[in-house]
Formats: sequence, structure tokens, C-alpha cells
Amino acid sequence: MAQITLKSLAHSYAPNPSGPDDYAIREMEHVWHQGGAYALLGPSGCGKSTLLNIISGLLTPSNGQVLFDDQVMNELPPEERNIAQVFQFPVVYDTMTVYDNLAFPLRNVGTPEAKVRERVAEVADILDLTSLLRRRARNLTADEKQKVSMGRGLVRDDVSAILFDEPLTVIDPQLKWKLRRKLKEIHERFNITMIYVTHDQLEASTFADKIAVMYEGQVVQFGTPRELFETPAHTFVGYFIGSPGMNLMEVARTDSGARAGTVDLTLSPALQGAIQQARSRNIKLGIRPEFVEVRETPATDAYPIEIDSVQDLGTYRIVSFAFAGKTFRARLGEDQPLPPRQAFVRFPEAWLHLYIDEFRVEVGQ
Ligand SMILES: Nc1ncnc2c1ncn2[C@@H]1O[C@H](COP(=O)(O)OP(=O)(O)OP(=O)(O)O)[C@@H](O)[C@H]1O
Repeated sequence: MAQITLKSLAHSYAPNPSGPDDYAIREMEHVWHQGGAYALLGPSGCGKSTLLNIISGLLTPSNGQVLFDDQVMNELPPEERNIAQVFQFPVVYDTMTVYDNLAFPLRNVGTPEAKVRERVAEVADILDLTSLLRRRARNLTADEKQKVSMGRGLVRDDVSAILFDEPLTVIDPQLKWKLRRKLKEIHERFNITMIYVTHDQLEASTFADKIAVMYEGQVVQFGTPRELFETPAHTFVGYFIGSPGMNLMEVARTDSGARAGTVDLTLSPALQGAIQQARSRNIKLGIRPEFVEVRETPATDAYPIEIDSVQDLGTYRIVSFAFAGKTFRARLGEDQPLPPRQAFVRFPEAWLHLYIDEFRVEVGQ
């Protein structure tokens, strides 16, 4: 078991990279603590698999180091890294029985048969594979094969970490939920560092205590699901996490304050000051739909709006309206009254975040 540190790590698939765009992983520092349940979340092509393959040793990074505790791993091949990896598609030996498939990683490192029996029984029990142990893997369904694949990843309790690369892709939706819970249970029981790659925010937050959100080869935020929701550190986190994502307005400085589109904004002196001091012109304000206040009556810091549509989603409603040239959304609970078509909107500053060059800036009081 180990802490995994990525030190000044970067990777380019191009032989002669000439700029940041040539890097699949842009220079990063990152620590995965021993025993943590982590998710690596991001859209297709952001570099998740590249990062996982660098940790497991399938890929050598072009820059920087991978350390397990204090030991540099760069030169070690995958088999000497003591890492278990579960891939998107099942990796099983078709001609072997389920038992022998599960036993394989243990026998490979010379584990005594008594211990093999004990571990295989334990893992088979957790994954509901006990009744299939004598079956040949070739006769299993895709779901069952992937469970065997996961079992092979989980069977050794002496690995430094287990890496999961979208392991539930081929799994039936109903079983997915169950397996996610199982993985969490296994993590709690065995206390092994687990890194779970996914592009699905729900999957990431059910499994992980902390999520690293990746965007264009960078980890733009590493935080708990709650931190990602309440305090997105990057506009991409605001957009990618949540349903619907964060509302963002482009802000321009004016002599007297700040403007979004044609709307002069009423902001606190602290927020106005931070906007005035920004060195960049790429200034945005963001607020999640959950915190937007749509009201019937005016207020000094409320802006008149016209509601375009209301979508009823059972336990909540999404109200859409145009603001500063963009479509904004407010999420109303079923107990909140529906505002009239001509309404007012407030953006409470406790939930209004300032982004300069897409990264969040803390605003003082
Ligand atoms: N073997 C390769 N050679 C060249 N470029 C590659 C290679 N593998 C990945 N890339 C590029 O590196 C970037 C990151 O890809 P990577 O597969 O790591 O992303 P990902 O987040 O895992 O995406 P997905 O979820 O689609 O697998 C992409 O631009 C991809 O096209």
C-alpha cells in the first residue's frame, strides 16, 4: 500500500512538443494519499487514461516523476509496481474457470493455496460470483465477465493501489448501481488506495471521497463532491458538475462598476473591487441554478427578467430566462411557488463566484 505522488508530471504523445496543446497531460503536481477512495472525472479526451497508464507503468511520462511513497517508479515495468488495474472491457482467461481466473493474480506471486482459497471465496462472495466459481469464463455473460475482471483486481490485498478505468461501461444499468456500492464497501473493508476513472459525475460521487476533475490535461480541482458543487474552482467544474451546470456571465469593467451584456450589476464593494483589480479581461461571474433566486417583487439587487420556460422534473422545476444575452437557469424545489412570467432575479453573493481566466478568485469581505 502506498501514497502516490505525481511530481512535475507531464506527457506528450508528440515526439517534439512545441506548446501546451501538444501535451495530453500538462505539468501537474498531485498526491493520492494511502487508503483514499478517489475518482478521476472528466470528459472524453481530457487525459484520464493517459494519467492512469502512467501510474500503472504502461506508459512512461515525458516529464516528471511518479513516486510510490518515497520510491521513484518511472523505470519500473508494470509488473514490478504492484498495481492492480481493471479496464473498461473484461480481461479474463476464457478457458479457465472463474475460480482459476480469480486465483491467477495470487498464484502469480506465489501465494499459498490455503490463502488463495480464502481470498477467492471472500471476493467471490462480495461480487456474487460464488455460484459461478466452477464455470468456464467463456460461458459467462458480459456482466459476469466484468465482475470476474474486477475480482481479479481486488483479490490481492498487498497491492499499492487499484486503478479502475471506467469499469462499469459494459455493465447493465441496474447492476451498475449495485456494483458501485460494492466497490465502496470493498474499499471500506480493505483500505486500499483506489483511483476510479469515469466521465460520469454520479458514478464519481457515489464511489469517491475526493474527486480530481480533469480538463484539457490538467487537474482543475481536487475536492469532495460537496466542494465541487458549492465552490467550483474552475468554470469547467461549474459547467460539468451539477444538473444543469452553473450559470456563467461574462463581465466587463465599467468606470463605475461592472456590466454583464447590457445589465449594470449591483455588487458588493468587495466584489466590485476584485473585478476592478483583475489584470485579465476574461472575467466571469458564476452561480449554480440551485442558488439563483427568482422572485415576484423588485429589490435593489434584483434584475427584471422574463421567464421563457418552466420544466417540471417531478421533485424540482427548472426555470429558464435570458440574462445578459445568455440562457440562465434557476432550480426551484417543488415547494417553492412558480414566479410570474415577468419576474426579478437575484444572485445572492454568498453563492456568486468570481472567475478570472476561468479560475476562481477568492473575494475578501
Ligand atoms: N497513443 C496515443 N497516441 C497519440 N495521442 C493519444 C494516444 N492516446 C491518447 N492520445 C490523445 O491524448 C489525449 C488524452 O487521451 P486519453 O485517452 O488519456 O483521454 P481520456 O480522458 O481517457 O478519454 P476517453 O475517456 O475517451 O478514453 C487525447 O487528445 C487523445 O487523442
